[in-house]
Amino acid sequence: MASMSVKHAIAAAKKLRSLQERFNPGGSDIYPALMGDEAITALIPSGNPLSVHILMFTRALREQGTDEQYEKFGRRADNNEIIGTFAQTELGHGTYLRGLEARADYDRGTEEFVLNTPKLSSYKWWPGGLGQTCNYCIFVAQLYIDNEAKGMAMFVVQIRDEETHMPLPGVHVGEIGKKMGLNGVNNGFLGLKDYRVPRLNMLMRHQQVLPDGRFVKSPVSQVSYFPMVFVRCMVARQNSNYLAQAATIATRYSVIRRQSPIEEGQPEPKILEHLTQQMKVIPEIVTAVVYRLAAANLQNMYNETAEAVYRKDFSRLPELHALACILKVATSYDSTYGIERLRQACGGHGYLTAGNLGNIFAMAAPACTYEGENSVLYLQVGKILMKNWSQVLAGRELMPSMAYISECSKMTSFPQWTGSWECLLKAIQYACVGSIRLAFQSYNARVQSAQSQTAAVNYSGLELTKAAELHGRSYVAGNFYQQIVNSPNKHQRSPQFQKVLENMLELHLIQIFFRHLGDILRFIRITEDEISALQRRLEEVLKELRPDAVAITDAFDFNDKILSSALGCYDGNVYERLFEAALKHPLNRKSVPDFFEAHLKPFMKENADNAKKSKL
Ligand SMILES: CCCCCCCCCCCCCCCCCC(=O)SCCNC(=O)CCNC(=O)[C@H](O)C(C)(C)COP(=O)(O)OP(=O)(O)OC[C@H]1O[C@@H](n2cnc3c(N)ncnc32)[C@H](O)[C@@H]1OP(=O)(O)O
Ligand SMILES: Cc1cc2nc3c(=O)[nH]c(=O)nc-3n(C[C@H](O)[C@H](O)[C@H](O)COP(=O)(O)OP(=O)(O)OC[C@H]3O[C@@H](n4cnc5c(N)ncnc54)[C@H](O)[C@@H]3O)c2cc1C
Repeated sequence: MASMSVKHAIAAAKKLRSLQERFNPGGSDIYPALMGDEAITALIPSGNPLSVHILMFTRALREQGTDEQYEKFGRRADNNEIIGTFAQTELGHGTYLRGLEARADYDRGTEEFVLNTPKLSSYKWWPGGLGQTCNYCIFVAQLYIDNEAKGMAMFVVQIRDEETHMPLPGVHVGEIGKKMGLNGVNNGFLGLKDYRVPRLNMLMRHQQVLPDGRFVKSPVSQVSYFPMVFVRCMVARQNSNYLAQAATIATRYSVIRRQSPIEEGQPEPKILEHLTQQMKVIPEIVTAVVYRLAAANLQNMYNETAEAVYRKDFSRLPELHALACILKVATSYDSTYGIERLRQACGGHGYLTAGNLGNIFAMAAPACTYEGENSVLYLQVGKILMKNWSQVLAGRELMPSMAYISECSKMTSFPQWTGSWECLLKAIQYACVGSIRLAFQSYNARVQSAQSQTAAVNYSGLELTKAAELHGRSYVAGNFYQQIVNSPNKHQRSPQFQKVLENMLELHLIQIFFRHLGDILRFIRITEDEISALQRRLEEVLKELRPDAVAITDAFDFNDKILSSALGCYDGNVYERLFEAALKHPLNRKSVPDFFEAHLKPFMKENADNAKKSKL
């Protein structure tokens, strides 16, 4: 599996390189963006062993290295002359980066760093492609000068000979083992013992160790976390795509499969005519659209911020960090659970490998963990919300994506309920702000009662994550509302298209409202009649969107090769394709399987003989 993945990944890398040269010669940005394209990931169903090379190794060299370091390592990496990975996580630590145990001690006598993974728990563990594909890596370690810790730093480390691919002396490298999916990625382990690299192998754009051992601190220490911010943005985009793929498969299947007449004596309808089936499938289509738009916005913000960071302007980093965290979490959670709901919506056939929903799930699910475990990122956002609430209390302005928090904080009560889109959006935002206020009160009370800030975060964790989740909902719904209702492009849309978009907005807002009804009712009074009216609107909008479901998923524009699904093929020949896939199974190659003579026949015979004996 690993060798097939490497072969496909190399073919894809070559193709993309040529596209890069054609469309953006000399530039660097289009390449990773193309690599993130759904076509690439879908065509390598066991995962792309070059993902981390492209998404993190090359980027870190470009963004964290000096110009000289880029010339030495980065250009070769961009040309794929060397293949690397990002080796940060250890067997004992992934989340708590300040607890990483790998160390780099500066030896000013030789102007080298001595790299070590002193314990089993400090072995690097998980980096994509590290097991077998890579010959280089970025090794993240605690920097020590004269045995004094200086914080995390990144080192370019050659781990295999460029000619023979043999691990170099002092390097212990291998594959970590079979996983639930992504088995072509060859995630690896790495131990280093007294492994020396020249001083200029430490990436020094933002912090430096001078030849005499003097340490020049980065102006903003979090800039060393920047490679992770990029991948979080990519996860938001990629996981929205996985959800869109699963939604396309389930929608196409739901208009082919027929079950159970709705009226006695009528023919069996397509299963998508059943209201509960509509509720399983159509909201996932809409969620995929909503997240794709949010991820595109995030990508733009990343591009602008990355340019600024390169110029050493770090002012927008906190806002980008907060948004990248919240969208990474929202898209990975909602795609993972959404894909599973869609698989169930395909009944028994959804469980067949030929439907490809299992593999799409296996590709989407680990994003809840990698690049920052989701609860941990929620807590990051929770902490940022606490800081921003302090700003609100001090009457200061907030970052643009949190401006609604200031607005809602000024409201003494929720306005008259109208049920309009504005009202639904405001209700979600208002509940979010109420949750932030309560979380702040708990957090602050703990700090006032002499708990440390970190302990207060831990014990207010449930309220902080709730506030963060609602902030994610508020941001995503607000972004969608703006794009449908206030977009400057609105007037270029046909009335029919605008109506479909408005139906999607209606469904999204009502769905989020019901999902968070408990949270909303804590802060807003709504009558039973008002909630029932929304229930009727939900049923109505599902009915209205039903005829458009296939067209919307067709507009995602996934071809059959990408979907790789007997259930989701464009021509709708589901049963023929399921049969074709079944006939290709190795067990169908022979009419009588080998195990019959070897095991089954003797087993049955032995039972028959025993039965005969017991009758005698
Ligand atoms: C070929 C292509 C195919 C294509 C596919 C397409 C793409 C799809 C995606 C792809 C698949 C890729 C494969 C998977 C790759 C996975 C790679 C990894 O997992 S790699 C491993 C990933 N590993 C992880 O993700 C590890 C997760 N852990 C962490 O990130 C950190 O330990 C921490 C954030 C949890 C704590 O940090 P710590 O410093 O201990 O503590 P504090 O909390 O006290 O924060 C202090 C201050 O820093 C601030 N701040 C924090 N972060 C950032 C930031 N990023 N920026 C800016 N600021 C940040 C924070 O707000 C605070 O500010 P202030 O209050 O002072 O103002
Ligand atoms: C498919 C895959 C690919 C990966 N690729 C790479 C790679 O290329 N390079 C790389 O360096 N790493 C990689 N990783 C590792 C990944 O980044 C880590 O697994 C991730 O950061 C989570 O860390 P952890 O595994 O230590 O989880 P842990 O932190 O041990 O999490 C376990 C549980 O503890 C909880 N927890 C931990 N800390 C806190 C806290 N402060 N507060 C509350 N709860 C907490 C979590 O919420 C979770 O429920 C990959 C992982 C996977 C699954």
